[in-house]
Amino acid sequence: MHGTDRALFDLRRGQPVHIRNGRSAVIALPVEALDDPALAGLRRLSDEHLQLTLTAHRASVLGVDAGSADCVAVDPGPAADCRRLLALAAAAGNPPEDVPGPCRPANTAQRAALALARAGRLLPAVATVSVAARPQGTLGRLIEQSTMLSVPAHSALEAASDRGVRPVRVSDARVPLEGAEASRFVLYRETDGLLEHVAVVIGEPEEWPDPLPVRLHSACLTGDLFGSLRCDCGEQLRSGVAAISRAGGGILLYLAQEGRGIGLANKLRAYGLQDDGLDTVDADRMLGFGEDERRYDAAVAMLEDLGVRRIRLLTNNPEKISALQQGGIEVVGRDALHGQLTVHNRRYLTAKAERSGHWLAEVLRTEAMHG
Ligand SMILES: Nc1nc2c(ncn2[C@@H]2O[C@H](COP(=O)(O)OP(=O)(O)OP(=O)(O)O)[C@@H](O)[C@H]2O)c(=O)[nH]1
Ligand SMILES: [Zn+2]
Repeated sequence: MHGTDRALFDLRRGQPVHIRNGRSAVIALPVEALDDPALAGLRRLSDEHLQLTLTAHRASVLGVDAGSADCVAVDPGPAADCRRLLALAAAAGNPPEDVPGPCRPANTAQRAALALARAGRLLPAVATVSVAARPQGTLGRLIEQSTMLSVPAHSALEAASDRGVRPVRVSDARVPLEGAEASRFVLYRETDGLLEHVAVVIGEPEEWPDPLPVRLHSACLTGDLFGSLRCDCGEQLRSGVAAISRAGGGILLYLAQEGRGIGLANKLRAYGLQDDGLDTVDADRMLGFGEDERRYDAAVAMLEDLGVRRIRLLTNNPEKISALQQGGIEVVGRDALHGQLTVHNRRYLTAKAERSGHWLAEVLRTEAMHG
């Protein structure tokens, strides 16, 4: 697993990684890290055409039939430069210029490369060239000297799908909050070192009500910290803390799931697509993601570590309730948590209600007052 964690960081740094499966292998680079010299360097490593691995979601946006495959490899053509690859990976509107060449289900090494890019919160689009599993010459030397990392595809796939299940308690401190003075922050770090989550423990556990008020709050830098009007997150965060405190204590889990798990870079890309007319769900799809990429294994593990089994959840999102229940947490009730409706977030909240089934009808009935 160690090697694959390092591979993920190398891809994030724009370093190529050798991913092998049996006797075949690919050298992979994320599309968002490509410039033309890097692309030319990648092409020089193989006699075969460079391929672009995309999710089936993205393939369908490009008018490519992915069949039953969840990711595909397409041939962008020998003249494709990095702008064209980026357009194939992320541009909105009609497919850029023309549909890319032959398409087939991605092979195991390409799937592994895509899985690592996703786990690293990169745009899910990877350029690959085929090489030998044990290459000779310069490439062989680079791998031998560990200048280029080589990882088995199956462990990359396993590591990428297994992320987020083992958060470990690292440190904690008293952090009095406005409206919830008796609060402690408990930091958890996932074992691969990539993500950190915080449990905000409010009130005195000996005096906690049963069932315990709990909020799972996914990180939103723009809303939580800067009060962005595009979403309701900042208000939900503050009113969540206040509601838990008023109820006699409980827990807010602040989860490193920026942008519903696609990361801030991709959320900002998605905002650009929303400004071009897409709603929040279609914008994520356009980039190759599903409607919601979040998993709640880390939340379940943190609640277990904190000794919590019976809760009332502060949420409008039915998915959070079922994920916790599936994880063995007893959710005996739900409390709504609404922010203000504004002209800036009306479309976002409407899409959450209509596309993702969030319980927001009540707030959408009010008139937009702000913005
Ligand atoms: N991809 C994407 N993420 C967004 C967008 N707007 C907000 N987010 C993210 O959506 C998440 C919202 O988190 P939460 O408020 O905890 O979750 P929720 O699904 O709305 O559920 P409740 O608030 O519990 O009802 C945060 O991670 C935000 O960063 C958007 O347009 N696109
Ligand atoms: Zn937000």
